[in-house]
Amino acid sequence: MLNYLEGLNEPQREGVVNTEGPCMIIAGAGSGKTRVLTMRIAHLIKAHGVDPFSIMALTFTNKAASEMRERIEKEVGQEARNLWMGTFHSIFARILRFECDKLGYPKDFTIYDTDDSKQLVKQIVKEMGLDDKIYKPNVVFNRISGAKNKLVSWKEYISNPLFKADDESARKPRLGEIYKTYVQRCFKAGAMDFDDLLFNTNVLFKEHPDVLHKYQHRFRYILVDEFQDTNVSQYLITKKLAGVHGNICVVGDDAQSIYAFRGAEIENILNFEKDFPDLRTIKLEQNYRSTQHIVDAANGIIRNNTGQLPKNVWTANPQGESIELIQAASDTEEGRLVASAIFEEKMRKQWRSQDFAVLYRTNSQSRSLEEALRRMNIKYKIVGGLSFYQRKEIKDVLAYLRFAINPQDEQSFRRIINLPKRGIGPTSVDKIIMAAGTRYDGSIWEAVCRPAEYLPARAANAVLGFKDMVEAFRYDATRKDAYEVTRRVAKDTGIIKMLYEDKTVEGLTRYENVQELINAVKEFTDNPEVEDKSLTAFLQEVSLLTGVDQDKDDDPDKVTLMTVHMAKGLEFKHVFLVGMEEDLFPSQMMLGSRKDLEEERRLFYVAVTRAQSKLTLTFALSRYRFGRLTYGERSRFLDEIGPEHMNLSSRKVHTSTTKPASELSFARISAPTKKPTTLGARMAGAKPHKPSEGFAPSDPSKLAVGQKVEHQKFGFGTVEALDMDGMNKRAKVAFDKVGSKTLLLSFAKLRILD
Ligand SMILES: Nc1ncnc2c1ncn2[C@@H]1O[C@H](COP(=O)(O)OP(=O)(O)OP(=O)(O)O)[C@@H](O)[C@H]1O
Ligand SMILES: [Mg+2]
Repeated sequence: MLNYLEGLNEPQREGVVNTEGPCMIIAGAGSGKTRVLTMRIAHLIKAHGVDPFSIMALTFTNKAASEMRERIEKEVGQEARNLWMGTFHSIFARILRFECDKLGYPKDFTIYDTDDSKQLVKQIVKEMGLDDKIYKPNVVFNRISGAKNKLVSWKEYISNPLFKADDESARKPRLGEIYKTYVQRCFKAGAMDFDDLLFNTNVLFKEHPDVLHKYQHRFRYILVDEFQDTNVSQYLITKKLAGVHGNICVVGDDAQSIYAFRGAEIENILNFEKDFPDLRTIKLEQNYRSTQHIVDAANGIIRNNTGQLPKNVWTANPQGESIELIQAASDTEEGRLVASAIFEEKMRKQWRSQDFAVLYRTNSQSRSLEEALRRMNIKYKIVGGLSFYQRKEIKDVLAYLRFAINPQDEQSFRRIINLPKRGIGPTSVDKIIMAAGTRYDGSIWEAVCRPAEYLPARAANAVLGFKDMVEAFRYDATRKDAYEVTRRVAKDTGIIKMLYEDKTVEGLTRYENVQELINAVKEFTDNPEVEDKSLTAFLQEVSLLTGVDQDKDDDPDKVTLMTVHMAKGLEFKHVFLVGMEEDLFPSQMMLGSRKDLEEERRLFYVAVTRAQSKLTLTFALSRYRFGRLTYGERSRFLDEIGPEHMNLSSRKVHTSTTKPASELSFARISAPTKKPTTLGARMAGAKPHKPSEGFAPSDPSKLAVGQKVEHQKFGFGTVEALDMDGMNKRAKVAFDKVGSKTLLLSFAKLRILD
């Protein structure tokens, strides 16, 4: 048998070897859907000699595509590079590059990102003389995007009385016209936005049957992963492409559909059965990813939804550790408990940072986690986003704060002078900087105070308005604490209002982030250990915290932080899911209807099923929200996990001086399966190495890579790597008897052998 088939169970193999005709696999998390899809492609190439150029595989993220490609390359070699594999957007952008002249676009058409698109909408709204408080660019853009994803052209939009009635009741009767102008302007500029990549592919296939025909013949095999999250536009494209050969294989899980808010249609699963009547459906029921505790808990959770397709997911994996529930007093403590737990588990199980992921419902929750991880010197990366203090809206507010303290700071000045817009364009900004240099001895502040001397009246007035505002901040900064000043800055500049009014998903995220910054400052000023509560002290704290730029470090061994949405399809040995509180998860905004609550529950199911070996859920009894300490209630979702699968943890925050935590880690290395109760019992489980006579530990700073060492318990070994940065200095030692271990040098007694 071909060896890649050996690693598959019977239904999986059926999904791999039956390559002809339509096929659908709707199955629970971790049952090997992605694996089947991957092996099916390998099998097509290897066993059937199919040309990779004629296989199209659509994934949800680029990362998923490259992982799949790598896996296939292992089986079939370099040929794998010729597969048409990627996200819907990337694959169809590629096809449009070849064919767009038929739609009247230049070959090298530009792709507008969301910012470009919104900018254009804004401009159109202005040109049409409309109020941009009613026709907010974000809202208008989202409306256009929604229409395109449902394949509604501007012509259909304008002529459909339903849309008109909708827009009129939303006091936006001219949306259709904006849509039309927007499309025409993009076209004139030779540009497509993200939605156009799918919309125009549909137009292309509809209006140019010869082109459709060509691609229908070229792509003999079409495969789609995460099928439950495709929208109408994506579904139609794949359906059409499969029109000739009919070899289409889709895999997904209705219980993991989490993008309804972006137009994903779970109905595609039901339509698929109608559109391809001779469909082969395959059930996968065995979960290979997770322990029994996790699989059972996940089954219990999803059972609370009414609409899911029935599934029977089981696993032959060991029972594993029960799900750990951590209760924290505050969100700060929650962050610290998670960081300590990661630190301890790494030591105890000899796992790497990359084995851990921390998942949260909203982006702004990353702040307390990032701070805690930085304090413990644990490297992390944020997938699908920036670190908290790198986010635009946070940098904007910080720039105001910095400028209030130091009005010579040109970088901050440039960032904020026209934010929010106050009619000071780039030319005026250059003039201010120039005037500072030539007239006022390099003082930007001086130039800001006397704009009438070198700027035309209108611009000068706007600058004076800015000056008055900043002056008030400066005055406050000398007599009030950091919290008072920050709150005032967020409010008086109009930043918070601007973000609050933007009701899109992105706008809401930015609003929450700024609120979270205010929370951070409040926490700082409320902290009894902090003596100096001034803005200067806070800003210093932030720069110390963010000094080391983790984003640029390309070491792959990092803890992953991300939102649950980003985690779809991935797996980690140990998953932490934080913020399990009412109004946070389930999110406050999703409590309005059963339908929303069920989508939220599917999201919870996705989160839980990312864990392979261990799952830790955490919640905080209090957290700062909108600058105020609020008391939270544990999430209703926690009650959906059977008590037999979960236990309350007694973890403590670990600091570098709490010796027992670390001793525990070493004792457990030797007796990983036992749960020792006392230190004595733990030590009994370990078989100590009999140290040489007169064992005297050496000075750890003398250690070097390649050196032979002796450890009191593990015996002889060679130093493989050293990490001497920060407070948790450690050494990786390859021991002759017990293999590789990472040791904390503050506790491990190592003797250098010369
Ligand atoms: N027959 C098998 N034998 C051993 N391991 C398997 C088998 N099938 C799948 N696995 C492993 O189980 C894990 C889950 O598989 P996979 O990611 O393909 O599941 P999935 O159904 O796509 O999950 P999700 O719904 O989360 O996307 C992977 O680590 C995979 O390698
Ligand atoms: Mg998958």
